[in-house]
Amino acid sequence: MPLRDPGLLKEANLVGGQWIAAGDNAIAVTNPATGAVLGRVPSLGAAEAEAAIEAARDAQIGWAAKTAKERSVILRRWYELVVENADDLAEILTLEQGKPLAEARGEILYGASFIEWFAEEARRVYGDVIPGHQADKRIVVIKQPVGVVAAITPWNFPNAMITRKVAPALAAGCSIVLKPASQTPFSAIALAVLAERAGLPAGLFSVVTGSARAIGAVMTGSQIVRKLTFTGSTEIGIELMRQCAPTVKKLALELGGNAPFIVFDDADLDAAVEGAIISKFRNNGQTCVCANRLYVQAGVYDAFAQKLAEALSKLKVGNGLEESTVFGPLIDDAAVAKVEEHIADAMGKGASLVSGGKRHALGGTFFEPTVLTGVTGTMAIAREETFGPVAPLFRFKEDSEVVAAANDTEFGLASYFYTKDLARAWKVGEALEYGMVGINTGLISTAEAPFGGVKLSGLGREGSRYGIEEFTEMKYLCFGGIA
Ligand SMILES: NC(=O)c1ccc[n+]([C@@H]2O[C@H](COP(=O)([O-])OP(=O)(O)OC[C@H]3O[C@@H](n4cnc5c(N)ncnc54)[C@H](O)[C@@H]3O)[C@@H](O)[C@H]2O)c1
Ligand SMILES: O=C[C@H](O)CS(=O)(=O)O
Repeated sequence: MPLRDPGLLKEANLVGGQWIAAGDNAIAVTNPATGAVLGRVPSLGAAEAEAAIEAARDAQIGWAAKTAKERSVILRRWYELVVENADDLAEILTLEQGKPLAEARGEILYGASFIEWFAEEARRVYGDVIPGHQADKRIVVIKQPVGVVAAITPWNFPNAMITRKVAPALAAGCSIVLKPASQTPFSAIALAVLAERAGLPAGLFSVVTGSARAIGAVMTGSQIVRKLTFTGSTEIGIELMRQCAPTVKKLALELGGNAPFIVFDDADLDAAVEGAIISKFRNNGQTCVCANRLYVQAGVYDAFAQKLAEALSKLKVGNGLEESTVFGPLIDDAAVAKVEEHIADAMGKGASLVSGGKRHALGGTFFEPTVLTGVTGTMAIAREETFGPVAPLFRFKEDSEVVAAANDTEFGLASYFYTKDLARAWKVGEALEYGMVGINTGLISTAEAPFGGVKLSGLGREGSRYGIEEFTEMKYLCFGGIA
């Protein structure tokens, strides 16, 4: 359907306050549901990344000098514009990423909530006055913006993963240069269009599409960039961390996951099935906090497997623009190959197929939602992030056994469990080695809460009152001679 505001689908980058149109060697952006080319974005590189960083440095001085209220007012206007244009932004997102329109609109409002939240948090960056250590000394701690920030984001949430970084950076008085995923750049560019309309001063927020390696190398190697915030795979996160070491940047890494989803005998089974569908199959399983391993206690294992398969059989696979679609396409052929590899490996090692298991009749990158039983820890699906619509069910008997199994991974992002026992909820919640724990819910992501993980799932937190602290530096002032 035609956009209400066609100007939001812009085939250009915003670099240091100047729009650069896609040239001859532009990057084609395709619709994963149809393969059709939606448009083209510039294929930029080191020179433009450097220009954006220098413009960010210059613009940040004036921006940090504004009052927190002045920054807050512009962020609030940006939030209002994103909400006012949510339908267009959702359509652009579905066209380039594939998720159903309803989910895309949900992401737009979720992404907007970070702008709203940090428009408020901008005015609550507090310091300290500490009792002096000597009679003539006074100790004060102030918080100042980090300065120029570089951000690199993934394709699976092309709006919210950006606002979750850009909003707190701007709120804290920083400037930011963003390299979005080449698969989904239009959502990022549309956010820049609206930020400009909101009155954000030129140079504060640049979007640079093109060679990830070349742009990333400039971002990580630049002395001007004082923080890198990355959301993506653990493999790339480690590489970027390595590249940042020589300039000792602040780092935020939101990386891969391998979430356990535990159903105890005493769980409300219908609620657990509903939670499993949200947690496992949101964005067609292409979410860092998706349940990747489903552990079901022996007493309810068969009933849960049957209920889950029955519930999935009623949900539609299709083009995200079609009203009743619940599962869109996977992002690309490599994603389909990963899913097929995990299913084949599991079944080759003894797992059983309850439902799905193969490419959907629609062809392309559509895949049938799949349930496997008899899954064990020796299978690849237990150790690797599937990032697709496969629910592997593991059977367990004792609490201690499942906690040990759940923690037996190098990842530590999200985890979930269902029980009615309060003491068990406390004990298991404390024992799980993850940054986030959902208890009797499969959906935990919200601007109010600190999002992030431990171990190979990353560093730092996004959202919540902690999220803005990540974009500040602490300075200690010691006043002497106060006799
Ligand atoms: N923890 C979180 O909040 C979170 C959120 C979303 C996705 N993820 C993770 O991201 C992964 C899927 O996203 P993806 O496939 O886009 O990840 P990816 O790591 O392949 O790419 C992420 C971003 O990094 C860029 N990139 C790739 N190689 C680079 C390099 N050498 N230098 C600089 N930039 C480079 C890409 O262009 C993209 O913009 C999954 O592992 C998922 O778990 C984590
Ligand atoms: O892919 C993981 C993102 O963080 C999505 S969400 O924040 O869980 O919605």
